[in-house]
Amino acid sequence: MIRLNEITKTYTVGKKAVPALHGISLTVAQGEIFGVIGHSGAGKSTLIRCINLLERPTTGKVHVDGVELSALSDKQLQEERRKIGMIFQHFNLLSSATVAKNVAFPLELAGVPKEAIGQRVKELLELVGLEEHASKYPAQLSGGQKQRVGIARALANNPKVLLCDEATSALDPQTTNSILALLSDINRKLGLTIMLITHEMHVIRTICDKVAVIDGGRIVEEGPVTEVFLKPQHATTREFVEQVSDSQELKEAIRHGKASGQHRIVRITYLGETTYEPVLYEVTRQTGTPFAILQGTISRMKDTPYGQLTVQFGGSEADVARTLDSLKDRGFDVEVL
Ligand SMILES: Nc1ncnc2c1ncn2[C@@H]1O[C@H](COP(=O)(O)OP(=O)(O)OP(=O)(O)O)[C@@H](O)[C@H]1O
Repeated sequence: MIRLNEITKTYTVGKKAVPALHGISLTVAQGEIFGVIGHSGAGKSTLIRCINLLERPTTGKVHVDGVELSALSDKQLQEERRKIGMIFQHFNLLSSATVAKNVAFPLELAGVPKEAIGQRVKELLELVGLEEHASKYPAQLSGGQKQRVGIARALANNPKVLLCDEATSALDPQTTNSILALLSDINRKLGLTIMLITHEMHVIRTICDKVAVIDGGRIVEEGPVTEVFLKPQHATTREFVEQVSDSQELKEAIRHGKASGQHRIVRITYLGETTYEPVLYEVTRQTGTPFAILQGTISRMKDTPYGQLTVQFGGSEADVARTLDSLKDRGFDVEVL
């Protein structure tokens, strides 16, 4: 649905060239929620704005829904942009217009007949749960409600793609979760492809199918969230994963385990429904290996449950080896720390 081919972007500030993107290629499939995560200045905003050509790439090609946007005239581009909705960190609503007027605005621009606009606005406000607030002004709404107006407005012309530029960064954690749930719901109901940028791993973990990590204008790691999250390869990715893990507590547990003279500390990763099964109990009962749990987490990545247990084994070397083999045979990821 979205295909970026070797995108570069260099800004010119006075006589100085400021390179922001260095040859980014990525593909987002239809119906997917794809997240790009990076620190401040990594190039996230530039990248997402290159997709609808709010920012023209210096070189490279942008395809959305099979059309090469980077090859279109301004007039053709205006037409194609209707397929792409966008929401923003600071909502970008018209403060002098009511909620209903804000949502009606892109429909008026697209030349939708007046009679049809009222009905469509009603549908959109119902979709985002704001039907009671149609005649309020943005200043009378909470941040979460403002973003709901932004979402309704972005969906007005039935886009195929929704771009989210740090859409939850100005919201508190609870409101963030309610907006993420709404985006997830819209993705399922409408089959909408969503690309978002964020600096929060929580956002990626909660709703994304795939993630790309951007650092210094380059993608340094990319893949399904389950893989990247559980086996981060790049140092920047590890930093982001640490945002949502108990790594401090874990380090403390490992230090404690090693200090006690035992080095058989192992991290076992569970993915999917096995997360809830008593696997460790079953395996250690067979091999007769005693263990102590140093740390454990059970959570979800989008719809997939996962767990990580850090365990210190006792018993003989041979018993521990048999236990690890048995866990691996059952498909668990086992890492000796
Ligand atoms: N309009 C501009 N003119 C000149 N340089 C720019 C412009 N916009 C961004 N840059 C520079 O391009 C680089 C990438 O910026 P960008 O805003 O894309 O990063 P970001 O990851 O979105 O950061 P943040 O999370 O802080 O918004 C930075 O070095 C930034 O200073």
